[in-house]
Amino acid sequence: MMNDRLISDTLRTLHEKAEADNLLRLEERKKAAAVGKVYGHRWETAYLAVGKPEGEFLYFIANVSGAKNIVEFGCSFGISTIYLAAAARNNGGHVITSDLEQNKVEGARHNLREAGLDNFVTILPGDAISTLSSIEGPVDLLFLDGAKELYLPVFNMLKPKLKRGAIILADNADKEEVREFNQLLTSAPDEYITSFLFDGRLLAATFI
Ligand SMILES: C[S@@+](CC[C@H](N)C(=O)[O-])C[C@H]1O[C@@H](n2cnc3c(N)ncnc32)[C@H](O)[C@@H]1O
Repeated sequence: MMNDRLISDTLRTLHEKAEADNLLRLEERKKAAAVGKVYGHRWETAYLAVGKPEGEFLYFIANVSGAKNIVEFGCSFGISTIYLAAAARNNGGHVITSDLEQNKVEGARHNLREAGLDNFVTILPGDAISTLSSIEGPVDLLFLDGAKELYLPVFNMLKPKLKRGAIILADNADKEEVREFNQLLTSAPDEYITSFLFDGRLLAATFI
């Protein structure tokens, strides 16, 4: 993929913007704490994106598995989506993703066009609980990276559409809000083989 100039240039710029946004929000959080205020994310502008190593892992795993029907919950400005779409293009497949924020949907569409990958992605604007309810299976790879408290309901909704051998990936797997979702997978070793990668941040499982 890194041989593709459009993709690597777009990703470099986006990772830089995401990092700058992280630093800005860190500063704002510190300032808010100093005056006893509770800091709230600006959801419509925050990237909250996967880092480059996780992104490259998404690309790697989607490639080696030959995933064609890829579904993502939460695209933000499209960084993770670019990694998944690059693999979908290689595999003759497609990504369906969703985001609640219209501004991010437009940003992701723009960034996918810049990367030359817009023909390999459909972005459904709105709440994934309704937008992803209509997707057709069998799903080869599911990536969860939207609101953490919705991992479990989104997963339960999509489980009947997962093919046997499907790959399930979830970012922020080290957060308290996703404990129940993690437990669902780890407590059923006959159904799922589950690992925690990147210091526990990424859950990677197979539906057996
Ligand atoms: C962590 S960010 C996604 C980052 C993205 N996967 C990346 O790596 O570039 C989470 C995103 O989920 C979106 N989101 C939160 N709740 C949602 C919902 N119910 N339906 C769809 N998107 C949602 C947020 O707007 C936010 O952009």
